[in-house]
Amino acid sequence: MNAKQLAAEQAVEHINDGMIVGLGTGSTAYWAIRSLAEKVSEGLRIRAVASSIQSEDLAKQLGIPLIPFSELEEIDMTIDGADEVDADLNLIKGGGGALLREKILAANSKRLIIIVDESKRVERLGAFPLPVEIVPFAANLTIRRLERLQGKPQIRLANGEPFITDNGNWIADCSFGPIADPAQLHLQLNMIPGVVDNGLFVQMAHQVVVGYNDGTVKIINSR
Ligand SMILES: O=C[C@H](O)[C@H](O)[C@H](O)COP(=O)(O)O
Repeated sequence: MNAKQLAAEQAVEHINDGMIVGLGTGSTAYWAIRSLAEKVSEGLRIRAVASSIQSEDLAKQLGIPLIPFSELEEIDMTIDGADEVDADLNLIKGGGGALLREKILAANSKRLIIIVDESKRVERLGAFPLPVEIVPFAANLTIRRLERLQGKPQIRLANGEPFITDNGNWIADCSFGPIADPAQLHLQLNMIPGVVDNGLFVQMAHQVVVGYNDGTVKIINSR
C-alpha cells in the first residue's frame, strides 16, 4: 500500500453511520473515496458532498450517495489532501484547482481531516506556489495587485489556455517564498477585489494523517 493510501484508509476509519461526509480532491483524496465506497458497499450508511466535479464523478461511479451543496446545513467530517502542511497544521491547497469548494466544505465541517504523504510536511509554507482563484474578466487588474504583493503570479494553463476551475474562474499560482504569517497573507489576498479565494487554509484542519513510505502512519492533532 502506498503512503497516500495508508493515510486515506486510516482517516476513513473515523466515518460512522449517518454522517454527512465532505469528499476532497486529488490523488490522496482519491484513495479516501475508494476506501469509503468499499465501506458503503459493505453497508455503511452515509451521504457525501464532493469538492470537485472530478471527485463527484468518481463517487458516483463507485456508488457513494451524494447530496448537492444546496441541500447542506453542516458536514460532519471532511477528508481532503493538501499540497503543504506546516507544524501548526496550516495548509496550502488548490494544486488541483479545487480550493474554493474545498474551503467551503472545510469551513462548514465539524471536523476536517487532512491526509498526506510525508513529502507534504514543511517547516514553513511557500515552496509550493500558492493557488489564488480569480475572476477572469478582471484578471489583468487582479494580477497587478498580486504583483504588488510580491506574489509573482502566473496564470495556470491547461493545453496552452487558462485553466478553468469548476466555478468558471482562473487560477493565479503565486510564489511568495517562505510565508512568515499565513493568516495575514490570507487576509491580504482575499481583500483584493477580483480574488475569489486563495489556497491558504489557516487553522482549519483538526487532524493531519501522514502516511510514510516505510508503511507507518502518524496522526497529528491540532492544538
Ligand atoms: O485542488 C486540489 C486539492 O487542494 C488537493 O487536495 C491538493 O492539491 C493535494 O492533491 P494531491 O493529494 O493530489 O497531492
